[in-house]
Amino acid sequence: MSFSEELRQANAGHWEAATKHRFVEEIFAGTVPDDVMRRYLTQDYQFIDRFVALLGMAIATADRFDSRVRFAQFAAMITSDENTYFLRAFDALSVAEAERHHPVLSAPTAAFLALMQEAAATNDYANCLAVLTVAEGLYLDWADRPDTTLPPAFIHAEWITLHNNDGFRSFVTWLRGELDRIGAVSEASRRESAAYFFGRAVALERDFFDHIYA
Ligand SMILES: Cc1ncc(CN)c(N)n1
Repeated sequence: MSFSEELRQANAGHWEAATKHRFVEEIFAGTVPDDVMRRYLTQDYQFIDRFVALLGMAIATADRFDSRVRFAQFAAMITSDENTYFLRAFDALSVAEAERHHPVLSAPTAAFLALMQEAAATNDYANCLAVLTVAEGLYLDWADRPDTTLPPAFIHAEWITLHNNDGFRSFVTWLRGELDRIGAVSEASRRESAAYFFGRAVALERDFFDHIYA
């Protein structure tokens, strides 16, 4: 079994709970209440900020130029298409300026930011990759429902298509392969460390979905 699949299976409980979460069912149905969507997006905008910084660390620590290029291209997408989605969604949901940029951080958001910072601070590509593979792999897994029609409102539909389009699918496939490649050339302690970051990230993805309904 590949390293990435071994890690996903080791965290299957949280992984399944997140990918089949109430939020996922409601976003496909187009029924996420506006106050829940507002909470989700304002917290997630803070997540995205640190996430882009973690991408930067992956670019810095990768062992190959090809890998740096892949991450740089993905960072360009997040900071353009995904960023403008947030701004348009904030407008549609009438999110005030202060709430867009300085919301009170919830405990799961703060924990996720700390985890990404911790992974980056290890200066180890394997740990950065582990967290990035969870964040994008888990989102592809919930969003990839090829035979489902999209909900009418762009705030729901576009959040789905940002995470199930062909470019995103190919990036996640590459990410999983990259984690497998690095896992295969790493000693046990490095693999264990990556597994630790992977497991914490999966649990936090679940907490993040849970807390927006709390
Ligand atoms: C919490 C979280 N995890 C993952 C993603 C997908 N980029 C996200 N937007 N937010």
